[in-house]
Amino acid sequence: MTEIVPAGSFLGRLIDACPDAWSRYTDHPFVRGIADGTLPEAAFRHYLAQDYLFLIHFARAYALAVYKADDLADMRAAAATVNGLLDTEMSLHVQYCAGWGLTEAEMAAIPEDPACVAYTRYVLDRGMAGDLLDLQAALAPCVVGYGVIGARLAADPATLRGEANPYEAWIAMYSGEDYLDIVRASVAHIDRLAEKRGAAARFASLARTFTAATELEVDFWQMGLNAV
Ligand SMILES: Cc1ncc(CO)c(N)n1
Repeated sequence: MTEIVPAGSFLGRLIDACPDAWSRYTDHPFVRGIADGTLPEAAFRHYLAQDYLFLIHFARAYALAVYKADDLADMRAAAATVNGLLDTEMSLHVQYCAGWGLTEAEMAAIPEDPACVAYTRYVLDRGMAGDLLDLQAALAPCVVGYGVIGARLAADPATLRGEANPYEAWIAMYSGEDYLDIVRASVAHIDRLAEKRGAAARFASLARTFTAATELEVDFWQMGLNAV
């Protein structure tokens, strides 16, 4: 598969269960527009303002993963992600928005787009109804997909680099070693969890959750394009 998602990993198997949805997500026209810098700014603005709200709910979902964990290692892994989301990833959004004259309080007050509501509440609902592995299957397209996208854009010679690309900071964040380390750790963590929680016997259900969350990622990119 890729260096980030090794062949034979549990995540690789989930991706193999929905190749069409996965490629519509990771190769979406929105992503191509980020890569070559042609994405209209209005599309990116709407996306990023909604992604700020998305990350708030995503942090709640990882807090739920702390609660659903049954050992300290899993608790610490989820708690570290809560902190990473709240302290690191959200600051990219705040910085971009500050460049457009938006304060963090104004960002928090923007109404949530239905695409953001659908995705985040779906993830939370899978986590509430199921166990930690169900929750991780719903979270995985997000964490891992952005790593796959970031690594591909960084490696692709066609990606527009430097200040000529208004989305340079976004690409740098999701292709940076800090983010890719989080993704690799997450892939390894899901492998261990799959083993521990008997994933083989419930693969169809886990694949349904993973596919549904992947489709909601496609809708999230489309939400950005629909704003123009
Ligand atoms: C919608 C979405 N998916 C994934 C990520 C990566 O964390 C993000 N920031 N937003």
